[in-house]
Amino acid sequence: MSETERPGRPVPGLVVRGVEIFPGLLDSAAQAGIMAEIAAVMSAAPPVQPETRFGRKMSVRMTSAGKYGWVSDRRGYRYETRHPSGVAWPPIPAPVLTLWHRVTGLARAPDCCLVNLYRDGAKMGLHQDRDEADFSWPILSVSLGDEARFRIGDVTRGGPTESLWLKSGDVLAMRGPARLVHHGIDRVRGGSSTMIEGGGRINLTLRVVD
Ligand SMILES: O=C(O)CCC(=O)C(=O)O
Ligand SMILES: [Fe+2]
Repeated sequence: MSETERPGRPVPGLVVRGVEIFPGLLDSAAQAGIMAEIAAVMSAAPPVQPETRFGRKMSVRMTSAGKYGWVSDRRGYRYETRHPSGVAWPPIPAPVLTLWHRVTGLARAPDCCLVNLYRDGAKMGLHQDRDEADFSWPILSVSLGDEARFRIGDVTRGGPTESLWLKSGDVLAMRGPARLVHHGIDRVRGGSSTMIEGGGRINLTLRVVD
């Protein structure tokens, strides 16, 4: 049986520039369950506002769960096995892993769950996720909390882009020919959800790093 025929695997509600979107895949109970686990991750490994190589603070706060976490500082960006404070990253919560296996149909687990916290006008410029060793593994993204305008471009720099609003409970997959599309968050609609204590948006991206 091919991967796409795997029973129980959800069918994308829409596909934008090759990116598979599953609107509302997580109901509010599932969102709350994942959010409680991510709150525990954030207290064990508090989100930090990373600096770029050029000394500019990113507006997003980040932490991770899993074997690897994605970090950025004056030495550049990369995956690390520890939080900048020196503590190991907490394990990826079980319901997040379950979601990965259900949507991707893969037996292999991700080894990084990057947690992005958007508050106070935070956004993320167009970029590719290309610090992983093997681009044949998908990236799965989960949106929680406030709505966000997600922009999707091309595999190459420049070129046309399209955008859509992601809501709490939406899931998307970048895989196959869309694994390396440029993407980013133009803006977050502050106060559009009460899912997150203290407000804002949380995005999880699940990655196979090595
Ligand atoms: O917040 C999002 O929806 C996207 C996050 C993202 O692209 C990333 O962490 O690489
Ligand atoms: Fe990304």
